[in-house]
Amino acid sequence: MTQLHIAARSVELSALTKRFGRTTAVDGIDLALDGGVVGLLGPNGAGKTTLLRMLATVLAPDAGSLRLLGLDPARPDERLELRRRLGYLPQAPALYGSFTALELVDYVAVLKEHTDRDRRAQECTRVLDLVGLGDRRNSRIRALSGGMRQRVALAAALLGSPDLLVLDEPATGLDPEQRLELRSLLADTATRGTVVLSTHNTAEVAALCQRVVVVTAGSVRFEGTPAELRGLAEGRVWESPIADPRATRSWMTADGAFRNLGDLPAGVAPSPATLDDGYFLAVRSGR
Ligand SMILES: Nc1ncnc2c1ncn2[C@@H]1O[C@H](COP(=O)(O)OP(=O)(O)OP(=O)(O)O)[C@@H](O)[C@H]1O
Repeated sequence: MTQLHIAARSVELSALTKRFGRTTAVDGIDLALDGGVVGLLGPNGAGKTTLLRMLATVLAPDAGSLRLLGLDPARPDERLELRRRLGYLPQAPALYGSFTALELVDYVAVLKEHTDRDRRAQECTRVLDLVGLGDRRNSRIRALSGGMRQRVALAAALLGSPDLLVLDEPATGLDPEQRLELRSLLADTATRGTVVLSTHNTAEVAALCQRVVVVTAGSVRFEGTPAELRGLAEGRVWESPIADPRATRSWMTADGAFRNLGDLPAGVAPSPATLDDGYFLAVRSGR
């Protein structure tokens, strides 16, 4: 008889919940992700960082369960293995200013138990080269620009080619060229594992993500491909010289015309929808 192997998903969340006092930051999220780059979109305070911190095992849920790479982070033995196979870039990484870029990355490598000294040195050099900081490896963190510091933290997250890479607004502070580099770096990582990132930039999602999850008030409002998110707004967008009062939302565009979102009025021709339009609709559906 053929043995049926069902591979563990990279991320499996069931009724995942996290509260801070009276605030429910993550409110019973069910989600299964496996492979590729997944973009997490949502307004300020939606719960993205809280969710990512739980995926990175730095925060434990109050209720519900999560399995990451088939492992249970609540179990100390499984958590250790998981942390070796996980990379995390926090939202505002606190870096020791007096360390050099190399010392900082090496320190994280030690914490991740890369015990072989020579291999650790090679790995640190590799990840610093990957983020384009090979020539600044001996610069002190405090002497680096904001974007370079972000790249040092990214290098630390890439140590050991993680199977699950969790990135909180990774493009913050990067210039356009560095953003392009980041995209190819993450696309490459996603060929071997799963990348989950938060962003406020729908263009980033369109360029990089195979899947997108829209979160508001701690709940998932949409999960699907970027094309499906855009599709939500297809036939629900139109332009006009002044804001149309029939729209649920209107805003002025760069050319001075108004873009309207809502039920298309009779006799009005729809405009092609964008990912932003789909995002606005997904966010509003939760209100
Ligand atoms: N450590 C904490 N203590 C108390 N409240 C918190 C804490 N962390 C988050 N919160 C609250 O939980 C909610 C979700 O916050 P979170 O940082 O996860 O949102 P976010 O989607 O990442 O926001 P942003 O886009 O602004 O980064 C917010 O209401 C926030 O104030």
